[in-house]
Amino acid sequence: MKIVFIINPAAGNGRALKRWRRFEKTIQFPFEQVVTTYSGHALAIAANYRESKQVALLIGFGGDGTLREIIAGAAGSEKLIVGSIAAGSGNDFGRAYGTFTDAQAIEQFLHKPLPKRQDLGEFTNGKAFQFVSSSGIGFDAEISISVNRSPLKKKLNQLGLGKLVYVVYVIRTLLKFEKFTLSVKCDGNLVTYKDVWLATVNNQPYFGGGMKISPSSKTDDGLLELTVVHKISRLKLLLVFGTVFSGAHTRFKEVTQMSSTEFWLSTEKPVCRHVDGDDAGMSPANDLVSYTVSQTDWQSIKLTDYIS
Ligand SMILES: Nc1ncnc2c1ncn2[C@@H]1O[C@H](COP(=O)(O)OP(=O)(O)OP(=O)(O)O)[C@@H](O)[C@H]1O
Repeated sequence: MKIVFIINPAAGNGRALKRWRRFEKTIQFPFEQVVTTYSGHALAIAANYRESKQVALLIGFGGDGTLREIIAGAAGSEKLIVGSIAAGSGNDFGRAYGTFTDAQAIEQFLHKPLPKRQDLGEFTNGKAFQFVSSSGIGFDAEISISVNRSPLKKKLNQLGLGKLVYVVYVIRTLLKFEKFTLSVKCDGNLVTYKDVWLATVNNQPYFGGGMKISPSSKTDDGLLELTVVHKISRLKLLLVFGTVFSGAHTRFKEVTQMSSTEFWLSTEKPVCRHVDGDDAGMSPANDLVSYTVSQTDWQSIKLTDYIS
């Protein structure tokens, strides 16, 4: 099996390359390495390996954005397996799919390589966009996009206070966010929600660096989960947000969750959208956007003792 490390030097606030230089010295098996030079490069690199005759393990050395790109490039291939070494700032991918802890863990995998097929989410709005972990609109999207753009993120991460930047933007967004009306079509039923803060579709439980927003999501069950937070005061939303890390927010009546193979969402005005925590433009007003499990799946490492 060919082993390829795909390193995003921009991940982890620019610290990933330094970490990689230390890590590569510990590797005792043959490998290839490619350092990404632009956003979207990891997708192109992974797609190139589709032509390879040999089975290849593509290991993303980065965060959730890097892994989404690699999976988008590798999806559907029988020969490509995707693994990760968490070197980003949020690393929700690792929480759900596991990450290699060190080079020995990769060697153990090579002795007994067990891949596992995983679902891929997809939303279609004229064009199809795939997501590995989640895609959402509203409050959470506005926060994650503001955090990603924030100069404060880099500064606080350098001080080891990365989580604080979320708190700052949660409060800021809480004060200025304008709620919206959302229509959801699911399993033949159409329901309209007023005063909506957010709607997020998940393939795995975590979002935003460890928030367990969709506790019942499973990565390989052929289903997606929709969470809608609506009709809640600013103060109570703050309280609910505090419970997301444990998944206890699902007990609040203002949090509605459902599971299906397909959801159709429509908003009465344009709303901020994220894909796996990255900016995905605005969800347009009055368009029906479908969220489904993609026909294409991908292969991860099977969770066993060799990964955390
Ligand atoms: N050479 C590069 N220069 C600038 N950006 C890059 C480069 N290579 C990749 N990228 C982009 O960097 C972005 C951030 O990467 P990634 O999400 O992996 O790290 P992170 O934001 O630190 O981690 P997380 O998403 O887990 O919080 C990705 O959207 C990717 O497209």
